[in-house]
Amino acid sequence: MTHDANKRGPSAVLIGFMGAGKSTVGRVLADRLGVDFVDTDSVIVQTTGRSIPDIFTTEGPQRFREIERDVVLDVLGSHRGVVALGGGAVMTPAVEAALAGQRVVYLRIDADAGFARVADSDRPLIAGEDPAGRYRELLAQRDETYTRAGAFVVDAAAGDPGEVADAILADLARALVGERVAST
Ligand SMILES: Nc1ncnc2c1ncn2[C@@H]1O[C@H](COP(=O)(O)OP(=O)(O)OP(=O)(O)O)[C@@H](O)[C@H]1O
Ligand SMILES: O=C(O)C1=C[C@@H](O)[C@@H](O)[C@H](O)C1
Ligand SMILES: [Mg+2]
Repeated sequence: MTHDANKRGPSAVLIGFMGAGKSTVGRVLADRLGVDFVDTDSVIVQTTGRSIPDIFTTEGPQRFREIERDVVLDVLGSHRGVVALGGGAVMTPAVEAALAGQRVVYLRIDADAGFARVADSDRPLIAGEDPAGRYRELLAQRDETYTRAGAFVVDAAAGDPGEVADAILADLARALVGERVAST
């Protein structure tokens, strides 16, 4: 999906799988751009007053996706800074549709590197048996959607979070130059 230079929306929206670094890199990117940062997982926690694992356990994954959809659509419609989405948000069709034309950055990570980053964390979708296998399987299921939704694809393991943020900035700058050339 390419982005539409005339469409209003966030400066950048980061998507990708758990551990890609959307939350970590997004904050750095926002600092460098001098804009606010919003992480939709954090908004869900703030607005519900509950942790994400708690919502998954007590309400189930489907209800989590509904809450997530409403939060994401609200943030995309109102926030002009950098947005980090939860790893599964794009799998909701209404979210993918809302991302059309936005500056969407797919932070791509491979299964070994990504799992190593989240193995000791509290991610409900990889809780239980064979978390590494589950991680690999889910990533394989989602890669096509992430790729389709992303106007830019950036290697999430290209360096430390600052270096990944710089790679995103370089892509955004190149696109900006391309837009200016196209409009002259
Ligand atoms: N470029 C990087 N190099 C090394 N470690 C990183 C990098 N980016 C993120 N990390 C680390 O990986 C872990 C996961 O990062 P983060 O929480 O930002 O991922 P996420 O994409 O937001 O995941 P989720 O979809 O679960 O919200 C954190 O411990 C973070 O410090
Ligand atoms: O990849 C996913 O489906 C998820 C990623 C996290 O950001 C959280 O939104 C939650 O743990 C689900
Ligand atoms: Mg995150």
